[in-house]
Amino acid sequence: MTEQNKLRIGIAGLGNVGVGLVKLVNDQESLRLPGEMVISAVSARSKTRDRGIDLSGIRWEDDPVKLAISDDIDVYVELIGGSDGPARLSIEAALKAGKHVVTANKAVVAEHGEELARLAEENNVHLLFDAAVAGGVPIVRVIRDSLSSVNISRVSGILNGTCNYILSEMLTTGQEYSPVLAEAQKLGYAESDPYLDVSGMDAAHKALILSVLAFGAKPDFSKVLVSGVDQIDGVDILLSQKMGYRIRLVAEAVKNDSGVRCNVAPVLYKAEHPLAQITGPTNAVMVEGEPLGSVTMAGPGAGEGPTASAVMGDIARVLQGPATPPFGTPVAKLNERMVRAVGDGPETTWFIRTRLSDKSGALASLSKALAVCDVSIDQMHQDSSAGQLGAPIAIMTHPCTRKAAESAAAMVEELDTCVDKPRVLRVEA
Ligand SMILES: NC(=O)C1=CN([C@@H]2O[C@H](COP(=O)(O)OP(=O)(O)OC[C@H]3O[C@@H](n4cnc5c(N)ncnc54)[C@H](OP(=O)(O)O)[C@@H]3O)[C@@H](O)[C@H]2O)C=CC1
Ligand SMILES: N[C@@H](CCO)C(=O)O
Repeated sequence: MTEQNKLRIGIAGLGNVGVGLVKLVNDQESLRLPGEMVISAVSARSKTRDRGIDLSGIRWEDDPVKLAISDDIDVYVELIGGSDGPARLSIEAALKAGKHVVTANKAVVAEHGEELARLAEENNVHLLFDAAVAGGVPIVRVIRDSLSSVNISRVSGILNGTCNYILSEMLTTGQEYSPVLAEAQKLGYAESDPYLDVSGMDAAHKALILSVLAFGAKPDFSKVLVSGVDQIDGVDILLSQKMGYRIRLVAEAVKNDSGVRCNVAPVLYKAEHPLAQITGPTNAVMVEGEPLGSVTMAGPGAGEGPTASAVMGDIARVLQGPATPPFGTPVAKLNERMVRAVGDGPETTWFIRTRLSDKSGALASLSKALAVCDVSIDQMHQDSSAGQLGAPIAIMTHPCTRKAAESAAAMVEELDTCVDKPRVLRVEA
């Protein structure tokens, strides 16, 4: 703290979130904070880039690791991103030097959270990452603190703003995937490498963090099953809509007798379902457990302002008092085993979508292939505005196992009338 009793912060990373944070610190008098703070030093790659903020009077440091251990800071704020490299090195250095750390970086917390939390506990400093999951929605704090006496059984929801923006914009504007992703990047929702968003990895990082907080799971990212929206195209969105459904990228962490299962996948919901109503970069998280029942929180999951406000809330937490274990459960007690969610799961409805060439008998051979695998058809929708690629066709199955649906899709792919590898998506009951 300075002589004027101000908390001294050092910010590494002046991109979307870092710039938003500088603006909030400059505007702190209008906020309800428990004390005052001052930016002592900043770091980014380019010292000369115009970021639209006034950095005069603030020390510049090229190396984030040096910034992290500087004598003139109490809190190191890491807003660079990435699971390794300067983000990880600087956070480790700060914790070892006895500095509090605030970060929005889910990749580094998901992949190295256990060792970072251990360092924080050993050095009796805060490691806070509320902005890392669901942006402006304070779900980390709620699960860690407010729900610590709830025996949580399941945490699920929409955890990636970019994917939700892509899925809902493609539906409402009819645009294809690439221009909508470019727009999400321009709006500051996407990661600097947007592959992390569209592949489902970013949501998987967040789901893993929630598993540790909610279940005391020993983090193991290799156990998370991940698929993203990069394989979804406009015709999937259109045909599912015509059948009364919306596609959402959903993350889920469930605890049962065998351990904690965590997965991320695109799922179809009835248009009236609450998650189908979540549009744009909004996130929604439902926590279920006893004796609570369930609680759902929704709000802006990405973007400069919401994310910076979550970072600022964590800095304010440092002003409030001494450090507690970063995951709620002390690292030495993170005992719950994570298991890979393999296996068939219960019978459910599946959405199978392909394209068939416009030949007589094509539909008959498709239904025969499904019947051979014991998959019966509940609904079928064909789009006759076929174009040269063949007619898109979508099927809702009666409840069957994943194995049966995937075997049927594999048989359909072998048909000489099939011109597009069938896509198989789970339909939520
Ligand atoms: N954007 C969002 O909506 C959200 C982002 N987050 C997380 O917040 C973090 C920051 O995201 P965001 O602001 O969008 O990212 P940006 O890509 O916009 O900004 C990254 C910043 O890090 C700086 N940087 C990169 N490498 C180095 C380095 N070696 N040394 C010093 N600085 C470096 C860049 O410098 P320069 O500008 O000079 O290139 C840039 O200022 C990430 O972990 C992200 O996952 C979390 C929630 C929401
Ligand atoms: N790229 C992330 C940022 C918020 O974590 C998203 O789109 O959700």
